[in-house]
Amino acid sequence: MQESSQTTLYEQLGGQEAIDAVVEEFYARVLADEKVKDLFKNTDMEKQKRHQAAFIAYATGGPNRYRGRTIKKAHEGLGITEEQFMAVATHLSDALKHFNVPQHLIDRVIEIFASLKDDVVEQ
Ligand code: HEM
Repeated sequence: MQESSQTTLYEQLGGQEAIDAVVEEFYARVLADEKVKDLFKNTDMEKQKRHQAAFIAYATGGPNRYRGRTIKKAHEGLGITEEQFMAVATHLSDALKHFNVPQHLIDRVIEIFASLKDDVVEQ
């Protein structure tokens, strides 16, 4: 089937259920990574997964159900470094690969992630 330009990235990823599964895998990888896991030590991870899944859905052209803080507010004061940002981007990319998402779609998700870097990185 030909990919229509009308189809959103959200739909091409497989919709909310597929995104929920990717987010689960993504945070398993993040929390296993010594470079970043301590940042989440006071975070309610169930809520975090819900918010991240809603944010990714919205950012990829799906329904706007995200009710969390702005990306800038959510990361303020965490002192996230460029290196930590890159590590987390790699975990997201690997989580998408884990579910056999085609590389051209992974590239588009990572582009969106990278476009928000200035709101996340503080050092
Ligand atoms: C563009 C990239 C990123 C996006 C889109 C993103 C998205 C989000 C979202 C939606 C939340 C929830 C906000 C809320 O519940 O109000 C959040 C919280 C959080 N993010 Fe990110 N994030 C990104 C990068 C990162 C990176 C690179 C790290 C760590 C190295 C990180 C660490 C955290 C932490 C620790 C929280 C929880 C803060 C708390 O418990 O109050 N994020 N992020």
